[in-house]
Amino acid sequence: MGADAAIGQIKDAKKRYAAGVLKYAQMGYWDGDYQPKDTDVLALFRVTPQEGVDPIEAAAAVAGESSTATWTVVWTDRLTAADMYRAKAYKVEPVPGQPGQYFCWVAYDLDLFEEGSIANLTASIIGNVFSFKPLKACRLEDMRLPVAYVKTFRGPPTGIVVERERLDKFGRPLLGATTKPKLGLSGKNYGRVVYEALKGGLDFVKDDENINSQPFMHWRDRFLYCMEAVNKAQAETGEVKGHYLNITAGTMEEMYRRAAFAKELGSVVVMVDLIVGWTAIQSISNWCRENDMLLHMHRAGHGTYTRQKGHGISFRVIAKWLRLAGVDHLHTGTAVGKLEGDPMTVQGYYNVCREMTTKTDYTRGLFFDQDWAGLRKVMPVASGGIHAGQMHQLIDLFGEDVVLQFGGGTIGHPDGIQAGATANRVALETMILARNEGRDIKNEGPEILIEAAKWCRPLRAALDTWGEVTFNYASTDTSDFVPTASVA
Ligand SMILES: O=C(COP(=O)(O)O)[C@H](O)[C@H](O)COP(=O)(O)O
Ligand SMILES: [Mg+2]
Repeated sequence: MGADAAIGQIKDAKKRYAAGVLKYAQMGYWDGDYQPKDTDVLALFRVTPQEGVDPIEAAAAVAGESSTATWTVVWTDRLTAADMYRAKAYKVEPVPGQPGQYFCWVAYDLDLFEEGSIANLTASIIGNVFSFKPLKACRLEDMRLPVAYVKTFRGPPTGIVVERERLDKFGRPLLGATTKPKLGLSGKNYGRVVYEALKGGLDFVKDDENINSQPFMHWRDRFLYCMEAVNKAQAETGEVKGHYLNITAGTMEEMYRRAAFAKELGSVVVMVDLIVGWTAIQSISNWCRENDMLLHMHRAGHGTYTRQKGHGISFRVIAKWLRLAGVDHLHTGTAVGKLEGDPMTVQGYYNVCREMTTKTDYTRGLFFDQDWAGLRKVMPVASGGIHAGQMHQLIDLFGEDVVLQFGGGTIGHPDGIQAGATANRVALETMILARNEGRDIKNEGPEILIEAAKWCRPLRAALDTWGEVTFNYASTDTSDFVPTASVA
């Protein structure tokens, strides 16, 4: 790999601690023989060193700047258990097919982190390194959180099992829709959209990421009209219904105020956007736990740093942090819809949300085994440019513990919103029945939908309107890793 394997920590204390500048590897942030401990936090970075920067030195710099190091030797290291506190880069591999990029594995001692704080974890792991000049680019690809650390987080307040019990819905994906247009409706018109969609057969409707409290509809109006719609639809259908009331606001105090009003009105769920920040997410998660409320997480903003393979953070890492922080629903992509999502990579995110132990699976971008230590499971949400004609693909890709959300694909139906919802519900139940009867839904799906459309006019109209709509663009975020003997 063109790396200078001879570089390593200077052991002679006089030389090591003489004032001046050393390479990070010489300061002890590279140890090719290091065997990670079960209690270590592990991180995998994709690093693109500047021309002439040795990949091992680049990896050591990442370990250094994300743990204890600065650019020069400081004697004050000697007042600490520096050998233990230094993170150690312990493996570097070229990224297959991506010249100039290297996968770098780094181990961190557990004592570097405060318990139960994503803010603290992220301040270290992504604090400095992403703007470090000797690196052209850097991406955090994956992390392994040790059980001892996972246990310091409370995780999802509700989880998939309890959510299904509260909603009394089993054996099929849940159905939702994002209200459209996302901005501009008055409270009464907005509530009408919610009612029609729920009455037509959806389980949930949701606020979009950017609806908060604007001049055209203040938040209390939205909450009142939405809950009127939920209550009416529940009474008429005999099913539990919900509307994700977006409580995202400018301050934590205001978020609590909106959450309390949602509870007072009988909502089963509140929603926040990812952009509220880690501490706000953990706080509102605690509130949801105390108040028997589902917490829906809309990952607004993530594409600014998750989408490009060269620089940023993989969404699988964000999903891991969110499971620790404690959300019940998480937008994880659709693979087939309008937004970025390589099918295998997206399935990797679903595994992070739903498994008790996430197994290493390089083709899905999962580089480590991750034991979730009993943390509850997050319900993944597939949302963004999907329609009833893709039902077989969605169920085949994601199974049944998922919310399938059709915004435009409900509200844009030619016969109205109720018809749009009915089309989705019929497509869903037909496909689940076919799957349960042992049919090969992946291949027979289109045929199964056409058969069902013979007795369901709304489904017929949905297929006629959107059946041919696909979003076939190349994914930017695919797995690049082909394991070599040293890793497998
Ligand atoms: O508005 C929508 C979807 O509307 P529609 O169903 O009309 O396309 C959501 O904001 C995205 O699904 C979020 O995407 P992601 O889940 O990828 O964060
Ligand atoms: Mg949106």
